[in-house]
Amino acid sequence: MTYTILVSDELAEEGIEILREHAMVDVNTGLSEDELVATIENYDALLVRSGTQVTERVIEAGKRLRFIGRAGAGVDNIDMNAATRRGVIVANAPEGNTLAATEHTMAMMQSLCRNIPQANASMQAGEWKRSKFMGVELNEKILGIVGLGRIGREVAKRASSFNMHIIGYDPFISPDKAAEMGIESMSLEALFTKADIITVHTPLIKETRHIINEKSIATMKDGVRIINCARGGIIDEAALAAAVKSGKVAGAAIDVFEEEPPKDSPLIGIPNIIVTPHLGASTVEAQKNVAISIAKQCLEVLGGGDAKYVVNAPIIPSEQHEIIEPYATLGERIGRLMIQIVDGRVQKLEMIYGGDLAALGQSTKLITHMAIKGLLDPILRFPVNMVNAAYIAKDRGIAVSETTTGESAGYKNLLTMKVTTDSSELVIAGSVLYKGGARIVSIAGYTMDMVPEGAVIISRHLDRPGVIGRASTILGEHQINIAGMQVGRFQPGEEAIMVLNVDGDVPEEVMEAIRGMPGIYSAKFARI
Ligand SMILES: NC(=O)c1ccc[n+]([C@@H]2O[C@H](COP(=O)([O-])OP(=O)(O)OC[C@H]3O[C@@H](n4cnc5c(N)ncnc54)[C@H](O)[C@@H]3O)[C@@H](O)[C@H]2O)c1
Ligand SMILES: O=C(O)[C@H](O)COP(=O)(O)O
Repeated sequence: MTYTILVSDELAEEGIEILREHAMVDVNTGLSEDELVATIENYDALLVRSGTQVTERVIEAGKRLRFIGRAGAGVDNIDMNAATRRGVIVANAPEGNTLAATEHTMAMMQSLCRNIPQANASMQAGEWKRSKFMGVELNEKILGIVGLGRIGREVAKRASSFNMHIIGYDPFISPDKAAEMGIESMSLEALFTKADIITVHTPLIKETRHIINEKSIATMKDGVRIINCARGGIIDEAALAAAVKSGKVAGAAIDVFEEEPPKDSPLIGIPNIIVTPHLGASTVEAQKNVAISIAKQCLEVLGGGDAKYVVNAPIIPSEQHEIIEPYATLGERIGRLMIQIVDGRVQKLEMIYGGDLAALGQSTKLITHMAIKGLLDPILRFPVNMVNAAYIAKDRGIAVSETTTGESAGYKNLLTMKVTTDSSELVIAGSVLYKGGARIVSIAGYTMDMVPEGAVIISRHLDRPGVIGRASTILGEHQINIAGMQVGRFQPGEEAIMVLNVDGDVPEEVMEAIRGMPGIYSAKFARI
C-alpha cells in the first residue's frame, strides 16, 4: 500500500526524497484553513513547519490522518487536544534546529548591543554617523536566560565565552544541574531585577504567555535589553514597545511574533527594536536535519512503528522497550478479555504494577494506555490507540489509576488489572514469563495458567460432578473443538471457574444452551 503525505510548508528536499521512496507526496504550501480542510481527507500524514495552523477543523476533516509531523521544535501551531482525541500521532524534530536558533540568538544579542542593523541601514542610505551608533559590550554583563532547555543551555555556553555572567530560570531544571552548566539558577523575579540582557527560550504555553509584561518590565534594570527568538506571545508586544519607546528598555531583538506574519505588531518601526521574520531555524543545515528527522518518523509511524519524538503519547526510554512492550500487549489483551466478560458499565480501571514493573516510573503509562485500548476498542465505533486512550477514558467518565507494589505473587513481574463497573468488579492478573511467553495467572482470584489469545468460554459454575462434562458435550454436538481447559475453585462443592479455549467462534444459541445447564451460574464467550 502506498501512503499519501501532504507537506504544507517548505521542507528541505532531503526529507521529501526520503518520503518519495515510500509514499505519494504532495507539496502544497500557503494553503488557507478552508483549502486545507477541503484537501486533508486524502492524506495519511501532514507535515508542517510553523507556517500552517493545524486547527481542530483540519484534524476533524482528516479522516485518514494518522500522523502530523512538525519539521522543527514548536508545536503550538497544532491543536494537540484535537489530534490526541482523534488518535493522530504528533511528532516534532526538536534537535535539528537547536544550534541554528542558538546562533541566531547570539547574532541578535550582538546586533542589539552594537546597533549593527541600524548602522548598516544608515550607511546604505549614504550616511556616516559613527557617534550615533555607540554600543555596549557583552563582557561582564549579566545574561538572564528564561528556559534552560536545548537552546537556552547552548546560548549559555556561547555567552560564557564572551565572559558574561549567566543567570537562569527554569522550574524543571534543578539548581545543581544549572550550576553544572555554569548557570546561577534563581527565581524569575530575581532574574528580572538582576539581568542586563534577558533572552527567553521556553515554549509558548499558558504559564509562559506574557511572562514579560508591563509589570515585570517595571522590575527590570533601566536600560535592560530583551531578546525573543522563542515564540511570539511570551512577551507582551504592546508593553515591550512602550518600554522601548520610554527608554526603560534600551532595545529589543525579536524573531517571533504573536501573529505571523505580523499585521500591526507594535514592535515594528521602532528604531531600537531589531526584527527578523522568524529566521531562527533558517539555516541550510537545520532545515536538512529537521526534514530528514520528520520524514523518517513519518514513515515509521505509517508503517506501524514508533516515532522518536512523539509529543502526544508516553515516551519510553530505549532501555525500557524490552520490558514494556510485552506488558503493553498483555495489558491490551487482558483489557479486551475483561470488557467481554465483566457485567455492567465500566466506571474504574486500576492498574497495579508489581515486581520490577514497579520501578519503571512514567513508562508504565504506555501499558496503561494499551490496557485502556483493549478495554474500549471492542465497544467503540472509532479506533482507540495509545495516543487517545487516556483522553477517551476520561471523556467517558472512566477513572484510571496506576499504583505500584513490591508484591508479585512469586512472579518477577505482575500486572494486575481491576475493573469496577456499576454492578460488579473483576480482577485479572498476568505476567510475561522468561523468554516472552505471556500468561494470565489469575482471574477473579482463581489461579490460572492461560495463554491470552484466541477464543475462550469462561463460566462460573457449581463445583459438582457432571457440569464440565455436559458443557463439553454441548460443544461437541455443535462441532466446536476444545483446545484447552482449566478449572479453578476455592473450596470443593462451591463456586468454581472454567476456562475453555475453543477453536473458532461459539454461536449465541450454543452459549445459551450452556448457560441453561443446571449448575452453571454464568458463561461468556470472548475473543482475545
Ligand atoms: N525562532 C526559531 O526559529 C526557533 C527555532 C527553534 C526553536 N524555537 C523555539 O524556542 C523555544 C525553546 O526551544 P528548545 O528546543 O530549547 O525547547 P526545550 O523544550 O528543549 O526547552 C524549553 C525549556 O523551557 C522550560 N520551561 C517550560 N516552562 C517554563 C516556564 N514556565 N518558565 C521557564 N522555563 C520553562 C522547560 O523546562 C525547558 O527546559 C521553543 O519555543 C521553540 O519553539 C524557535
Ligand atoms: O519551533 C521551531 O522549530 C522554530 O520556530 C522554527 O520554525 P520554522 O520551522 O517555521 O522555521
